[in-house]
Amino acid sequence: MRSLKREILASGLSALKGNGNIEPHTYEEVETIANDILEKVKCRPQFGIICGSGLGGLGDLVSNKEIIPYADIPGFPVSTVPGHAGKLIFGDLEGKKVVLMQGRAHLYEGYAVQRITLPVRVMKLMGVSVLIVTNAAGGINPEYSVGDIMIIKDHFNVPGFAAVNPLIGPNDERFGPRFPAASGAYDKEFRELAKQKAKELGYDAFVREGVYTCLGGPSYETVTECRFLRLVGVDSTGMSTIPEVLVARHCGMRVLGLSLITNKCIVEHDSKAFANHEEVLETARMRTNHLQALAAAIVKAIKI
Ligand SMILES: O=P(O)(O)O[C@@H]1C[C@H](O)[C@@H](CO)O1
Ligand code: HPA
Repeated sequence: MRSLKREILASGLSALKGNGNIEPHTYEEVETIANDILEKVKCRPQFGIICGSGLGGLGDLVSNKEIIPYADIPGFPVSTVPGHAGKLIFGDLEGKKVVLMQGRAHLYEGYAVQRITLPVRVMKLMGVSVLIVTNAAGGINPEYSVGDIMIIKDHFNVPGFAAVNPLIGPNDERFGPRFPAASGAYDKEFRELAKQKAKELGYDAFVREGVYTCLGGPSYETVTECRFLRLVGVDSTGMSTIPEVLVARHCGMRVLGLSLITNKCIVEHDSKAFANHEEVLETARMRTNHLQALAAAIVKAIKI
């Protein structure tokens, strides 16, 4: 066991090992990481929550907190971006046992896609069956306003067009099937529940349902890219989430996704406006209370 831990640490810089083939962490390695974490905390989580840019305030909702920094977990990718604290928080939320990721790692930070999704498999082997993913995103849909919350109903996997998919590489059936379906990834029942809770909270005016995409980042989209995304039916665009959702669905988790529209995408060539991370974090600060209330109401209502 001890040497396995050393190997996980040694492979910590990349999921790509020396022979050029893609070798994600093995089932045994993921199991070792999960068991190692569970030895450190009392909580046995059923819900996983991933917080997007500036949305780590969701962690304030958790009581009886037990906190582990990502840097203390072998193999975990460490977040390097403002608005991503890099802490794993265990505890109680609305009577449910949760593990919350305060921040995530992204492709543009230089991590392999298999590595940024490792935490999802670790969650699965810790007992998590429901994953709530959140992100900050630019509004592509012209009817969206800054501050809207979009319940994700589907995604458009742009990195997948270039064979960037976390499920590439050897498949271990203990995680899931070689060829998983990606349609229906965003649980219909959870989406209905989210809409119902939004209505009860009086959030109808700024809660939407739509299609999310991610590009690789870190540059924001060009005008032509935004126009293209609009044409194919995308409503919001970001730099994360899809790899996590693919891995979660592969291992049988049920998924709810929420995008906070932090900025409007630029669709005019001569526009003087520019997307920027300060605006993203500012909008996240403005909407954090609403997002917290919605997420808490949804967790409370989900029965597992
Ligand atoms: O982690 P998320 O997807 O919420 O972060 C978005 C995408 C980039 O990391 C950043 C750009 O402002 O926010
Ligand atoms: N584009 C990509 N990612 C983002 C954006 C955006 O406009 N806003 C927040 N994350």
